[in-house]
Amino acid sequence: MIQAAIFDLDGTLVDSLPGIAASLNRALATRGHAGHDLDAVRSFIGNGSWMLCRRGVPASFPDSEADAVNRAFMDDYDRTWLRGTELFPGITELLAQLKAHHMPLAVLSNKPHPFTADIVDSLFTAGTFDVVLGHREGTQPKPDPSGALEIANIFDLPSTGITFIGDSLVDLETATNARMQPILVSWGYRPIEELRATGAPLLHATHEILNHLIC
Ligand SMILES: O=C(O)COP(=O)(O)O
Repeated sequence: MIQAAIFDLDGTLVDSLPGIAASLNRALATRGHAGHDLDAVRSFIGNGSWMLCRRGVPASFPDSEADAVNRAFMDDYDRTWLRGTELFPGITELLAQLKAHHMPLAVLSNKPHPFTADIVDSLFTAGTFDVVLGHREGTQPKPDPSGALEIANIFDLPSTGITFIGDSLVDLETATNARMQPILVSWGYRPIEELRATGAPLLHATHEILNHLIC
């Protein structure tokens, strides 16, 4: 039986691609680099802001250039994310139903923690989530299980009783590494064939998540 749910943020709860792409492209422009279209930026998302920038900077440049672009990205995104970030359809209703069933809920994102917290505070009713964790300096990002296990510890539940819901292989690996029950969603940022090939439960609409969790 599933006793609690952890959600990924980007590509699972929120469609943040337009805001991320706009910020990344402005950050790249400040350093004289060409921008990328939405399809390319979609493929860069999933391993946090530094990797987003590393993937956006031409491979011939050293990591120090990704550092500089990441600083420009963080500064820009802090001021602009709200313009390009919205909930996916059905998310508000899904979370309300899960709350009505007294299910503890959490967010675990590789997005820097301050942005994760700001987005959750702005787009969700206060108290929707019991725990919200983005990527914090000095901690390992997903797929390392430490963040997921920290949430299990706060919930005081065995990780096997928790589902981890996300849109990418990073999320699936996180679930596996933490011994949680994975659910993949098909409306996020990874190609459906890639998700299907994993054999993990793959759901296509929020009402399917509700049916899966509340039997
Ligand atoms: O910022 C990222 O790269 C991904 O964020 P996510 O973990 O919420 O998908």
